[in-house]
Amino acid sequence: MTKRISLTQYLVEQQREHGHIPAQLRLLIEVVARACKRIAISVNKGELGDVLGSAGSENVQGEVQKKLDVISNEVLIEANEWGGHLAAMASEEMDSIHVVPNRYPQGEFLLLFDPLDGSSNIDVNVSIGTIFSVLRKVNNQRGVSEEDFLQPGKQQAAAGYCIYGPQTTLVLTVGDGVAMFTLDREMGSWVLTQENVQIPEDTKEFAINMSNMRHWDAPVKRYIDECLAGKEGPRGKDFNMRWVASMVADVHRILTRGGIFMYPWDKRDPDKPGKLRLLYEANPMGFVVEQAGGMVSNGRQRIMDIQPTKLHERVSVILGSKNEVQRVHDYHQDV
Ligand SMILES: O=P(O)(O)OC[C@H]1O[C@](O)(COP(=O)(O)O)[C@@H](O)[C@@H]1O
Ligand SMILES: [Mg+2]
Ligand SMILES: [Mg+2]
Repeated sequence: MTKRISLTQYLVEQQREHGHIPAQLRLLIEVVARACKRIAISVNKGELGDVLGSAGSENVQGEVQKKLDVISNEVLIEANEWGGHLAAMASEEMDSIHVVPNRYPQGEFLLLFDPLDGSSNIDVNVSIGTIFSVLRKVNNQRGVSEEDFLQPGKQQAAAGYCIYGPQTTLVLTVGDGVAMFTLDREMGSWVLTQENVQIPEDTKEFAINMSNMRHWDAPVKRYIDECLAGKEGPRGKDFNMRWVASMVADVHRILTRGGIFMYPWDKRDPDKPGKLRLLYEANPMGFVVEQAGGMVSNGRQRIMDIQPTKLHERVSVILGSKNEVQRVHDYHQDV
């Protein structure tokens, strides 16, 4: 029988070999993974668990919250606030940060999350997920404020996501490559199923919401036009298109077989840098994709280098197979 490596064993061995996972970070990752298991149970229950449909409220970004957005947010907060590993949390679904209550010890890490990604897919039984990012609280003074969260993505200590699909898979980086763990539902444990995940450098598959085409900027239009021209066009090859509309699922496909994902700035709302959130979506996915040998850009710069100026900041996102992302990035420099 092949030996099964659990998430706990993986983290302990990483610590032993590389020494870069302090005990608080290990606990934090295990607690997030446990919370994801609870969310997975709710997702699986669907209608039977009364978790589908709208919660009848709006989040700080003016988006209608689904019941599962709210449930997942609560699960992550409850699971993480008492362990002594965190100072505070920030979420796409909360107006401001959630500081660990005084009755619990304060830890040295900050946790950020998109509790439920792909909200439009919840009710239609399509893959959705949870995205998380971990920062160190760099300011050693007592207390914690929103400023502590405004760190560029390259400072993340860990990041990852859990995808609730036909399988429930946890994808994790602690800055030393990317590992995937599949949930064994009968045993209730995370089992290491892939290590050193690598995104192929080239691809013939792109992911973008084509309904926004008329609003795109010239470099994005040029890139997609060239893909659509296929064998007869300047690229000399046919491309395929996939768009799940859950970032976790689109990124997971890219980690598995390559591809390029774009949610670029567009002219619908020119003052908005993009749709996706820098701290809860782009940075954690950026860390994972870069650790798997891919590239992540906003068209102008590496996303992980951006200095955030506010908690719910948005950003234009181009990520995936290195050579394709580099091409789109270069097209932006030509204009
Ligand atoms: O519906 P659109 O415009 O195609 O947007 C889809 C994108 O929006 C998102 O659903 C945004 O995330 P949330 O569901 O967490 O708000 C991404 O997962 C996805 O890539
Ligand atoms: Mg999201
Ligand atoms: Mg969300």
